[in-house]
Amino acid sequence: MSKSYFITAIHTDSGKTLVSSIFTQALHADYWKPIQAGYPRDTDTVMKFVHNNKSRFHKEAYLLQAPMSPHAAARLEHIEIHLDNILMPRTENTLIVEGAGGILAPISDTQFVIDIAAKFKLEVILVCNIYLGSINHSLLTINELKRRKIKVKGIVFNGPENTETEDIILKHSGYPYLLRVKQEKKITQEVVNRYAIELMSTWSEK
Ligand SMILES: Nc1ncnc2c1ncn2[C@@H]1O[C@H](COP(=O)(O)OP(=O)(O)OP(=O)(O)O)[C@@H](O)[C@H]1O
Ligand SMILES: C[C@H](N)[C@H](N)CCCCCC(=O)O
Ligand SMILES: [Mg+2]
Repeated sequence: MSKSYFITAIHTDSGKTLVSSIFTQALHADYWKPIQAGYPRDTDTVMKFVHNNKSRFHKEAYLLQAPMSPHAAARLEHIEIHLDNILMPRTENTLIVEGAGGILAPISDTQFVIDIAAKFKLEVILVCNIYLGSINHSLLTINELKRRKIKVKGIVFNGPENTETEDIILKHSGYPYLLRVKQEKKITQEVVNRYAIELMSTWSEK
């Protein structure tokens, strides 16, 4: 069975879909967003940026209308999200799985987005943004991942380069640095492909 990775972040709007596009293109992987709350669909965004003849894009387990926390968006539609109803797509390919919001975004009154990674024993790729306050947000997320004994492949920094912020997060986490995505004027297929090539220059499945 090939590897699967869970892309999560310290927040919503952190760049998970952008980073998922980069990893999907780099690894010619399949992509899956188990829970989508609000539009545009992240899957449509990734399909716009990823072009190779191997990647497949799998259907969400829950496609919710409201751009809200998944637990609330589901309640608006009089449904409840159950982890048991979230089944891994059938594929022999590497799979990039994107969360929703941060790791403790609720999917129901009792479970969280990170429980999806735990259920399928997915290795996490953590997107840490660079802004004043993001060290605290990153270390809070990292401490919770450690407490839950979630395996982490490494960190992708997203935002303007700040070595003080990045170094202290890497030091306290002990996680490997994977990539830095700068603030880009516009996200295009070319930008995604450029980062995919950069990622592959140091990537190792081990
Ligand atoms: N480094 C960057 N440069 C330019 N734009 C960026 C960058 N990172 C993210 N964005 C933009 O910020 C917005 C939010 O990013 P994205 O949709 O990837 O967040 P997300 O973490 O996937 O959010 P969600 O929790 O809803 O899935 C998008 O319009 C995206 O293109
Ligand atoms: C709607 C948004 N774009 C994401 N899909 C879901 C964000 C969940 C946030 C939950 C919270 O308040 O932490
Ligand atoms: Mg997204």
